[in-house]
Amino acid sequence: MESDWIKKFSGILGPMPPRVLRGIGDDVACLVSPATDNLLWTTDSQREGVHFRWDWMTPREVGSRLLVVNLSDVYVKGGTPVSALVALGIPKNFPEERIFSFYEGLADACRRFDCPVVGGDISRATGGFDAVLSLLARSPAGRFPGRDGLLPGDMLYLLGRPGLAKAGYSALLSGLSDHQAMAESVSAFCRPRTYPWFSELVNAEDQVVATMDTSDGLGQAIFAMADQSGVSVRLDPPENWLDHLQRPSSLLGQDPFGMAWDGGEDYDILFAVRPGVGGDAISRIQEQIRGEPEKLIPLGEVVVRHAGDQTPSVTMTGKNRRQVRLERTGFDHTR
Ligand SMILES: Nc1ncnc2c1ncn2[C@@H]1O[C@H](COP(=O)(O)OP(=O)(O)O)[C@@H](O)[C@H]1O
Ligand SMILES: Cc1ncc(C[n+]2csc(CCOP(=O)(O)OP(=O)(O)O)c2C)c(N)n1
Ligand SMILES: [Mg+2]
Repeated sequence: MESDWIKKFSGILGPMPPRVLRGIGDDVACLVSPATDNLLWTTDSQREGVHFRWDWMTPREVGSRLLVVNLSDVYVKGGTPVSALVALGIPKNFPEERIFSFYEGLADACRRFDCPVVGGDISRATGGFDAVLSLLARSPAGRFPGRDGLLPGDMLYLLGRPGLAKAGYSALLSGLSDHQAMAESVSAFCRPRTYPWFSELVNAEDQVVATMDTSDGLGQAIFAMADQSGVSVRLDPPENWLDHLQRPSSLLGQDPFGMAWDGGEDYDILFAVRPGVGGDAISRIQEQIRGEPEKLIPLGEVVVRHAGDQTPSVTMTGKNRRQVRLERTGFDHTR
């Protein structure tokens, strides 16, 4: 029965933090209002056949992934999670234990990132399983590093390992996922990580002027930012910036640049630093990622958009230092 499931979910989630005055079980959740902060509010889903397959991910991984893909958007904007709502679509005759395992994965992630699920919805799905999470967060008033924040002269960076999730996805599709050299890629795809400390950093460092996560691919993210900021971009990454894709790409027979540019689901962080604004953003990030310094990639520079250009030009230094024009490719649910 639906009410039994809800009680079971409530038990799996465990006790709520004091900011939750009323959680699961009433008509609405009731939360203590964060006094002077801004509220951030976002939603993202995990759908069977679209975001995952049950033969690729455990139910626990799907549950955790649902929270992490939402947290990713919040942390890049300087947010701290407040709470979440989860709407489930469940196919007829769906195995109950799978739903509870999904919830256990979700609950683990909720505890790890201090983000309680305070309510949700259950309805029958006519297709596959789907779960939609809506995440409420807070951030300091007066601070919002928008996608439209770029100015010519800003330096673009990426934090993460672009293309690794695509490598994992391709390995799962082609039956190569058990190969030792694919372990890191499969993990990046099934168990994306996120960076809570980046949120604090964004709020402490005015130098970081624009941020975005790379859920739909690095290319989509760069174009989205440049488009919304009215600028163009000139990329000149270090020669070794895709070294982490060498083994996976050769096993899969794919082009490493394509994997990084339009693969998607890396949940890396694209951000811009403005020279001339005081601060310590880059050395603080280096400190956070010591041991894996290659995770911070200087991508290039924001440049003036040519008068009359409706869309950004994004170029990258190619052979003989010539600038090659890049296309806006990447994941798109409408295609
Ligand atoms: N169905 C929708 N109705 C209204 N706004 C939407 C819808 N889908 C996406 N958006 C908005 O479009 C923007 C980009 O969405 P999306 O590409 O999904 O971002 P993200 O990659 O951060 O999840 C966000 O502001 C999002 O809230
Ligand atoms: C079964 C399956 N097919 C294809 C993909 C690839 N894929 C699905 S959604 C997506 C992009 C990211 O998801 P989205 O819902 O667009 O996240 P958002 O940008 O809204 O945060 C990618 C690359 C996948 N993960 N699983
Ligand atoms: Mg989205």
